[in-house]
This record gives sequence, structure tokens and C-alpha cells, in this order.
Amino acid sequence: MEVIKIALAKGRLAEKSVDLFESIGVVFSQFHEESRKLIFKSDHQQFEMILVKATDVATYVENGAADIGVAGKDTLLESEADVYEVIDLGFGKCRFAVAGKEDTDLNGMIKPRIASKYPKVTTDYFEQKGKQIETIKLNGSVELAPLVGLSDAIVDIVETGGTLKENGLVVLEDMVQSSARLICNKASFKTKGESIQPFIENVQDMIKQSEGEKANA
Ligand SMILES: Nc1ncnc2c1ncn2[C@@H]1O[C@H](COP(=O)(O)OP(=O)(O)OP(=O)(O)O)[C@@H](O)[C@H]1O
Ligand SMILES: O=P(O)(O)OC[C@H]1O[C@H](OP(=O)(O)OP(=O)(O)O)[C@H](O)[C@@H]1O
Repeated sequence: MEVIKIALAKGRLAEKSVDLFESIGVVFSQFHEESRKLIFKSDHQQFEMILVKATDVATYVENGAADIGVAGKDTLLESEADVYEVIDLGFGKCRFAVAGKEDTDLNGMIKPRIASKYPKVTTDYFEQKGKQIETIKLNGSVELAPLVGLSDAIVDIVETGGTLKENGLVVLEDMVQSSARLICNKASFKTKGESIQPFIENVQDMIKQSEGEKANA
């Protein structure tokens, strides 16, 4: 039997992904978030789930170490990985935004410093606007940067806005939306197509069905 490897990140997207797979009969009974194990076989042994960092999902899939994966669109925009983005899964919704203290006037600054976990998304956004900036790469707790004078503003993902609010920051500019995507290795899509394509179709049908249910609720 051909084994299909799925790369998944522990954290925000894991539970919904595992629930989604279960709803189409791909069950990982052994999986639980607290485990330190990094590889789990599905109950029918056909699928193998590997647990990686959220920002590494696309790298594993691009290089064929995993055949498919679930990654946030934010990470795909940042990594530019050469993978097929096959389905918008509709969960993990958030948006990119430029944020800072309320009185921040980026237009009035010659070369503002923008801190972000997403240096490429940040640089591309301001380049497109024709605005010179200095990008400062951080790995987390980005909201701190404008509070302690490391940067003039940040680019980060916002969902409820709670983190910004609690730190006295506001959205200065809305950017692009993000949600979880099912991605696929380009070679696996062909060579393992017989197993992967039905899986993709089943996921697609399930997403459509739950979108329909939501619309009718
Ligand atoms: N606040 C949020 N609301 C909704 N979706 C989010 C939010 N934060 C992140 N996401 C989405 O979930 C994905 C995974 O986020 P998660 O927090 O699990 O990983 P991470 O930010 O890399 O954290 P860690 O550094 O702890 O591994 C992100 O790439 C993004 O698409
Ligand atoms: O608008 P909200 O609902 O408050 O969500 C946004 C927050 O969630 C993410 O951080 P995460 O929790 O991944 O922590 P991190 O800063 O350590 O990456 C993001 O970087 C924001 O800080």
C-alpha cells in the first residue's frame, strides 16, 4: 500500500485538520496534542502524519518529505514554496495588517522601521506602495517592538484584534486575508495521484458540505 505523508503543525490548525481528516475516514486515534511523538500512522495505516513547525510545513511539502500538508496562507506567502495550493480549508482565518500606536504617521517618515515575523510579506507590501522601509525580522511577540522603540510599526496577523488592543496598538492599514490551505507536492500529485486525488476530492466535498450547512444555519 502506498503511504501518503501529511505534514501538519501542532497548534492552531492541528485540531481542525485532524477533525477534518477524521470526517472523511482518515482517523489518527493515536494522535493527541500533548504527545511528544512526531509521527503518527492513521488507523488504516495508509496515511502518516508528521508534526512540524507551522512555518516549515511548506518546506517539507515542497521537498517531497511530505506529500500533502496544511499550511496557513500567511506562511505560503512568506515562503513562496513551489507547491500546489489545492483547497482553501476555510478555518484559521486571519488577516495581515500594519499596526502601531494610534498616532503613528508612517507617510510622514522617510524610512520607517517595520518589525515582523513575515519580512518578505512586509517588504513586498511596502515596495508595491513605493514606500521605503527598514524591515526588522522577529520571531514572535511582535507587538512589543513599537512599545519599546525597536520599530515604528509592525506587520502581523490579526484575528480578534485582542492582542493589539491589550498592548495599546491599532490597525493602521489592512492588508491581505489568510486561511488554512491544503497543499500538495507537485511530483506526488502525479506519481501518487491514485491515492492523493480521491483524498483531495473527499476533503473538497466535506468543505463544501460544511460551508453549505453554515450558510443554511
Ligand atoms: N490569531 C490567529 N488567529 C487565526 N489564525 C491564526 C492566528 N495566528 C496564527 N494563525 C494561523 O495559524 C497558523 C499556525 O499558527 P500557530 O500559532 O499554531 O503557529 P506559530 O505562529 O508558528 O506558533 P509557534 O511559534 O508557537 O509554533 C498560522 O500560520 C496562521 O495561518
Ligand atoms: O488578533 P488576535 O486574535 O489577538 O491574534 C493575533 C495574534 O496571534 C498571533 O500570535 P501568536 O499567538 O501565534 O503568538 P506569537 O506572537 O508568539 O507568534 C499573531 O502574531 C498575533 O500576535
